[in-house]
Amino acid sequence: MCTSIIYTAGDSYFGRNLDLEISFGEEVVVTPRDYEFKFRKMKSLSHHYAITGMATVQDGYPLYFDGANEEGLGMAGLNFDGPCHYFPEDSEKDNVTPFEFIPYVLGQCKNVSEAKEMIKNLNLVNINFSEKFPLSPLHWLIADKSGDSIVVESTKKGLNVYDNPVGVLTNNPEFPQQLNNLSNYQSVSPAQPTNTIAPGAKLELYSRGLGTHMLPGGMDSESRFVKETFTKMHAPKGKDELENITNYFHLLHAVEQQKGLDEVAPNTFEYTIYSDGVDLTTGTFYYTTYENNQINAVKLDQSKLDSSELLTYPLQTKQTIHYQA
Ligand SMILES: C[C@H](CCC(=O)NCC(=O)O)[C@H]1CC[C@H]2[C@@H]3[C@H](O)C[C@@H]4C[C@H](O)CC[C@]4(C)[C@H]3CC[C@]12C
Repeated sequence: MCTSIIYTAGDSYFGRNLDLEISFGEEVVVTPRDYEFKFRKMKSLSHHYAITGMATVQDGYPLYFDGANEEGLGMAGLNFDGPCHYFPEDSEKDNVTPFEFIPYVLGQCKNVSEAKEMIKNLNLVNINFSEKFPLSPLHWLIADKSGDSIVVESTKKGLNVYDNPVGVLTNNPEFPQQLNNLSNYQSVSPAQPTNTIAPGAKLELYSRGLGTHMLPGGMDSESRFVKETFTKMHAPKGKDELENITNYFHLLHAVEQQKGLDEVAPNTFEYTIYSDGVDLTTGTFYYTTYENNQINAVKLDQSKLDSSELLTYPLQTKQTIHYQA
């Protein structure tokens, strides 16, 4: 499972947790402006916005899991197995395969409203990258530096685009149902509750944090959606980048999956392989991994963006302990 968020505190920070039991050899990949993006059914893009994100490079092509462009538009693909449906080619539409969707949008759009416009005539066509990398069923969170976000889901009904008032996405069910489910948790609060269950009876506030007593804590996608929405909506805004990015990782780690808790096959466990976040104003890309919870960063280097060669940065997965004696 996965969780993706947009958190605005001065700048906006966008990224996700990738929860899975296997790694695809992902690394931080910067696609500079003149790398030629070839598409299966659309015209190539020989010049486009530069993109930074987490990807696995296969046959020289960056298969992005999530990322952001130099204009401050971010996009993440999350598992959506079940409702997800991709379509055959449609000659009336712009046919983009799901593995091309991130480069197609981030290469050409500056913000959410441009992305919405571009998606209007889009068909997510069911063409695999290769035999080894067939399509995976995904839905996407797209967000920009103003803090706006939308969710894109391709189901049997067609391509659905939803405004996202909470800036959070996890997995199933379909987004309108996830939002609807929040109604059940409207009373969850950072404040201590007042007694409305038995007015007149003396009920002790035996603990701090009783306003969060009903907050779900499961690994499942509905629980994570509720918990992350509550956590993010009440997050403080820091005074500088260091404080904000520290807060940001606390938000994602609040729904981190620890090893051993989510068994997906006998003795095989899904866990949070990495968490990442881009500052959508500066383009700095931050990440932590399960093994290394120190925050690592790749700064956007303007002097390297007018090129056609991918830049790759292997993940730093070794924990560094700061010994004081
Ligand atoms: C499965 C994960 C999503 C994490 C998740 O929700 N997992 C578990 C679950 O809920 O079942 C998705 C997110 C991005 C996806 C990858 C990216 O879309 C890039 C690439 C696209 C190819 O079509 C398939 C392989 C490949 C490399 C995808 C494999 C599946 C990934 C890694």
